[in-house]
Amino acid sequence: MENISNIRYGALPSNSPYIKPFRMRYVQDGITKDADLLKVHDSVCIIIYNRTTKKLIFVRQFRPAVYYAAVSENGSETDDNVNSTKYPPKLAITLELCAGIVDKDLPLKEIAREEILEECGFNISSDRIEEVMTYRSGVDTTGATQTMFYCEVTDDDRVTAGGGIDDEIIEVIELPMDEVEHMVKTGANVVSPPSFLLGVLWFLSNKKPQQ
Ligand SMILES: Nc1ncnc2c1ncn2[C@@H]1O[C@H](COP(=O)(O)OP(=O)(O)O[C@H]2O[C@H](CO)[C@@H](O)[C@H](O)[C@H]2O)[C@@H](O)[C@H]1O
Repeated sequence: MENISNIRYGALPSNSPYIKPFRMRYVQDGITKDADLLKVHDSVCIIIYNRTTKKLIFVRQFRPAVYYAAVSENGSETDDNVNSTKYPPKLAITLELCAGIVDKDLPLKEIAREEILEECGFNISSDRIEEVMTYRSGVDTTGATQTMFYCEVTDDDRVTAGGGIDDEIIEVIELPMDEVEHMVKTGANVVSPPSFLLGVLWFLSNKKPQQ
């Protein structure tokens, strides 16, 4: 996963299937304003609790956007062929909820079910998946919706090791309660998106098993 090389930056082609940049002009209280926006897919994410191991299940992957941000914090953002000894790719290996974009005409719960299988390797029916909440995953450049789900699995539900489909490289990781609690304490600094933190906090408030 950390074997990253030959980094190059380039302009975004206009036919990207993932991102469409555009400008919205509008008038607010008589003042004309421009907003530079990105059209992106809506998404789902899933908090997964393994009742057999009593651990939460997450995914880890190399995220180019995080790598770019980590490198540019140090002033080398437009350099091609980034020095991966100076900036090790592990800077951008994230810890996330299982998640996926909504790029199919299927019920959101079904898309969540597919992601649980593809990324984490658990084959469960969609009636075991509980809808938690829907929110805007961004409010500045995108206003896309993300719907969060929760499910409980057991080791008996595991049918593959997970890891994603096609050329995805995803590591499945199970973490015990004390470790995840640590990640949402004051002063935490995690390489994770807000959905991870929200999901962990929701779990600890609503589902944390009694010791
Ligand atoms: N911008 C991009 N450029 C190139 N290829 C891209 C791309 N976006 C997606 N892809 C491709 O599409 C595949 C599937 O992506 P997923 O559905 O797993 O969403 P992703 O995990 O990126 O984001 C999910 O997880 C993150 C973090 O948890 C959420 O923020 C997000 O909304 C949710 O969809 C990726 O493996 C990649 O090949």
